[in-house]
Parts: sequence; C-alpha cells; structure tokens
Amino acid sequence: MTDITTVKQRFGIIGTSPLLDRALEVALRVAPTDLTVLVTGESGVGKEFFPQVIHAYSARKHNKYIAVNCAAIPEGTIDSELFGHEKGAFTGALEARKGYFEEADGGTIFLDEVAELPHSTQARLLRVLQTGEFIRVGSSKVQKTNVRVVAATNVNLQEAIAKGRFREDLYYRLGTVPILVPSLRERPEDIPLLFRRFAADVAVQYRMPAVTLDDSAREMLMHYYWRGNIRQLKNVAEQISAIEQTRVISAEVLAKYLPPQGGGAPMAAGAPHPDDMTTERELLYKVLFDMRADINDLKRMMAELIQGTGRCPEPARDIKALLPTSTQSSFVPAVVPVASAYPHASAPVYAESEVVTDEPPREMTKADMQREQIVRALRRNNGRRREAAAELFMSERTLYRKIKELGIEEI
Ligand SMILES: Nc1ncnc2c1ncn2[C@@H]1O[C@H](COP(=O)(O)OP(=O)(O)OP(=O)(O)O)[C@@H](O)[C@H]1O
Repeated sequence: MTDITTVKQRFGIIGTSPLLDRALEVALRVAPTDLTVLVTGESGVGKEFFPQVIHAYSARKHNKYIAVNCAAIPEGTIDSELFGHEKGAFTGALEARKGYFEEADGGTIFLDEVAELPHSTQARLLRVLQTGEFIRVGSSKVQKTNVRVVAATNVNLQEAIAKGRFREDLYYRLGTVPILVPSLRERPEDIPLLFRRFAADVAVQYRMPAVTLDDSAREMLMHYYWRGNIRQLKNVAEQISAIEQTRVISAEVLAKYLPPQGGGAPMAAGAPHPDDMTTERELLYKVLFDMRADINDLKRMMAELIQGTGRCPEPARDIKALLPTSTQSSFVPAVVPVASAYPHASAPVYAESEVVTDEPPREMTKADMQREQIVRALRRNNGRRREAAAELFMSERTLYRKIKELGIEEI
C-alpha cells in the first residue's frame, strides 16, 4: 500500500499532524473502491486535495477526473452542465451537448460546494448515484454512466437539511464514506511548516529571499485562531513576503497582518467567507506585490542596458506586459528594442510615433485596481479561473462574483 509520505510529496500536501494523516489514510483506503466520498471541513482546510488523491489511487486513474464547483455555475444551467442537453432544449441550445456525468464515464467527478446545488439538481444527482441513470435536459431517453462521485462542502449539511435546503436521502447517499479534514486550530504543529513552505514559494516565484519568523512571531502564529485556515495563512505569508522589507519577522510586525480575533466562530453555514471579508485588502496587496516585482524586473533590464549588453533579460516579459492594461495603449510599446538599437545613447530613445501621450494619467479607483489584478491573473492563466483565483488568494466563487460585479469580459 502507498504510504502517506509519498502521497504528500506527490500532491504538495504539507503537514505531519495525526488528524491530517488519518484523513489521508481513509482517502487512500477507500480510493480503490467505488464508494462515494463526502469530504467536509471548514473553508480553506485543503479539501480539494482529497478527491485528487482518491482518483489518482483508484482503478479509474487513467480515465477522466472532472472537478465541478457547484457554487460557480448559475442555477439555470447547472442541470445541463452536469447531465447535458439536447438540441433545442432551451433558448440558445443550438447543439446537443454532453454533460460532465457523460464525459466522465469510467472516471471521477468532484462536486465541490455540493450544498449549493438546487433542489431539482439534487434529485437528478441522487438518481445517478443510486442507479447510474441520468437524462439529458430536453430528452426523455434514460442513459447510463459509471462515475465515481467525491463531494465536498464547508457547510453544515445537517443544518442545511433541517432548513430544508438539502435532501436528507442525498446526504446519506453522498456520505457513504465521510472524511473530515481538520481545521488549522486542530493541527497547530503544522502552522510553522506551512508558513515556511508558502514563504519559500513566494521567494522562488519573485526571486527574493524568503521571510522567516523569529520565536515570538512563531509563537503568535501558532496561537492565532485562523478562521480562514490554510487559505488565510497562505495569504498572510504572501502579504508579509511582498510588503515587508525586513526578512526576519517579529511578532510586532506579524500582528499587523492578523485581523483581531473577536468571537472567532469557525467558518460554517451562513458565515461570511473569509475571502469576502478580505478580498479587497488582499487585491490591493497584490497590486503592490506585482508592482514590486515589475519594478525589480525593470531595474534589472535597465542595469543590463546601461552596462551595454543590450540584452533583454526576459524576452517573454516585455515592458508592455509589465504595464497596467489601462495604460498599455498610450504607452511606448517597445522601449527596450528601440533603446537597445542605440546602446551608447545616454537616455532611452523613443521612436517618434511611440512617445508617451501628454494625457494626464487617470487616477485608478479601487475598482480599477481590482479589475486590473483580475484581468492580469486571468491572462497569466490563459483564462483558467481556478488557477487565477488561487493566484489572487480567493476562492473560485469569489472570483466569479467579482468578474460579474466588475463587468470583466471573457479572457
Ligand atoms: N496541507 C496543505 N499543504 C499545502 N497547501 C495546502 C494544504 N491544505 C491547503 N492548502 C492550500 O490552501 C488553499 C486552500 O485549500 P482548498 O482550496 O483545498 O480549501 P477548501 O477546504 O477546499 O476550501 P473551501 O471550502 O473554501 O473551498 C489552497 O491554496 C491549497 O493549495
């Protein structure tokens, strides 16, 4: 049997706490079966690793793995996304389309935020779990599929059942094997390990020395409440790495990044998502973060030019790409190549038609900055929202909401 250390290394799962090991052990043990698994735990504890582990160590591993964020799909289209539709089933259904349950035949579907499914979809899901049968929207033909379902939620499903929001029969069917992922408070020994990993990742990504914690800061970190769990810890590590000049962090400095604990009920049904509370602040940090990396890149480019090497250190990342999209149209599109054509000139030489316009720069509002960051993250990830959300330190659900709110078009 595969040992847990191998699994952790393969998936980049940090932690040595017995509760985490126990959860991973259960995942490994049920992986080769076809049992349905329900992964629960507070927001930000790392539930997403579990369906991946289960799929990777199952006989289905060579077939499809499809992850669906149930909260991110509008209610009106979720049935068709999951189960497909026939041509003409609804306005805009110009072609017939397979749903995820048909696509993933022989594989695994991860239903994240399963508590967000509307009632009608819950009924369809129950049927496919019980019999393997489903019907495309607009069809009357019953089809069969062989899909293993792993679901996850941070919502207290018993409460949701009591409020009539979630079907009890579906709860029992989904939770054949329950896996509870521990909160960070239940595994304080993992906190310094996680912090070190996140700080090291930032250091590599932005080519800067990693921040470390002094004893007082480590103590504070381990006793903090961590409402948003690992996601919040990751945010803090990244913010500190980006903003602080000093690389050894004291408790005094750390305290600036930890919101007051007040109350501190963990994330549960109906509670505001930590992303919702901190997204704006974090996006602003991210602006600073990116600007600092850009400035470092520009400094390096300038140093190279001044030394007369005339070589752009990172050809893929030209100056235009470093500029906010809002200023790209009015800015010099290729300063470096023009200047490098005249390596002995004392100042950069601009092609005549490319000179910066006189237009006074428009002050960016907070919404502009947020839009900017989201657009950049989406571009960097070729429009993949999951990756962009991770980079922006927010859940996919929050990213979807922001995209809608800020009127960002498809990238
Ligand atoms: N043990 C771990 N080691 C390293 N990174 C982790 C670990 N657990 C979680 N993370 C990171 O923390 C972040 C949040 O994890 P994840 O998205 O899986 O949380 P979640 O439990 O699914 O939260 P939500 O219920 O809000 O969707 C991710 O960036 C993930 O990579």
